[in-house]
Amino acid sequence: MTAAPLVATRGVTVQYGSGRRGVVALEGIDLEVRRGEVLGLVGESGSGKSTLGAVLGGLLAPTAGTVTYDGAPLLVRRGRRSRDLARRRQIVFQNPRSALNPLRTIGDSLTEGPRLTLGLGRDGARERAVDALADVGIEADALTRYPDAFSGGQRQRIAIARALAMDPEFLICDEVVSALDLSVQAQVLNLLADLGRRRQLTHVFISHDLTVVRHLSDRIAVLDGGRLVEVAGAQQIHENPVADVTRRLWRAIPSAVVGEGSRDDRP
Ligand SMILES: Nc1ncnc2c1ncn2[C@@H]1O[C@H](COP(=O)(O)OP(=O)(O)OP(=O)(O)O)[C@@H](O)[C@H]1O
Repeated sequence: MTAAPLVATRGVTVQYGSGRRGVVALEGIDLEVRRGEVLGLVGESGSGKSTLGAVLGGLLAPTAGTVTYDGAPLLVRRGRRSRDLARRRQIVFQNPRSALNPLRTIGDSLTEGPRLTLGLGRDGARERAVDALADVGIEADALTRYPDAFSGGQRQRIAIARALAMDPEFLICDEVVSALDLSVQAQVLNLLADLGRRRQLTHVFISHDLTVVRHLSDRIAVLDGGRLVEVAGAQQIHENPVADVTRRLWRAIPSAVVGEGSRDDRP
């Protein structure tokens, strides 16, 4: 990992709606995502995690502030650079049921991006899809099947494979294990850790669950009410959390799930 940021936000504010009904979802966010790191993004419900994920992924323009990707402004809507950026960053969302179109085969879903965005031919796109499926431990015969044929955990792997088929350098995972059983969560987390190392991904991993985030992250950023209240190494966040909300998030985790030590050593 090098210290150079791949993505950086300066004074990012996002307001949904306007006037009295407007909601300020993010306020004055200065954050750097370093090349090659796994940055965990945690916070309570409504703290702005998904909104920040969408901003970092270029899906949402901030109301104020700037986002740079590799040193240049992130939100470029047209032209070759925008297509290139769309390949380089991929977002995987929470719900494995709705992430994949139930009416399309896995093959259609996985080859669409490589064909339309990367301009690959049928065979090239298929090869990408097969490689990506292999990376997440799914056989190539999945290509002719529909999402219904797969379990929640398998579907989430396939959604990750769809992102990988674009050969991204930056991956944002937004609550990707929250809807899965605990044992399946562990499998998907191990898979993500392994993929991150093998593909040298820069990875923003969003979750409300600090144990899950700590398992995967090099550093952890904590949001509270749309503000960034703490950014530190994963170990430090575990052993010496500073912000009240970080302590609250640790306390919210049942001791049986914490794994190491007892709940008593939680701050
Ligand atoms: N499209 C939208 N229109 C209006 N308000 C929104 C919209 N999306 C999010 N919000 C509001 O912005 C704030 C931040 O929401 P966001 O989904 O980013 O938080 P979050 O931390 O990801 O929450 P959760 O963990 O519950 O998904 C919340 O108050 C939410 O109600």
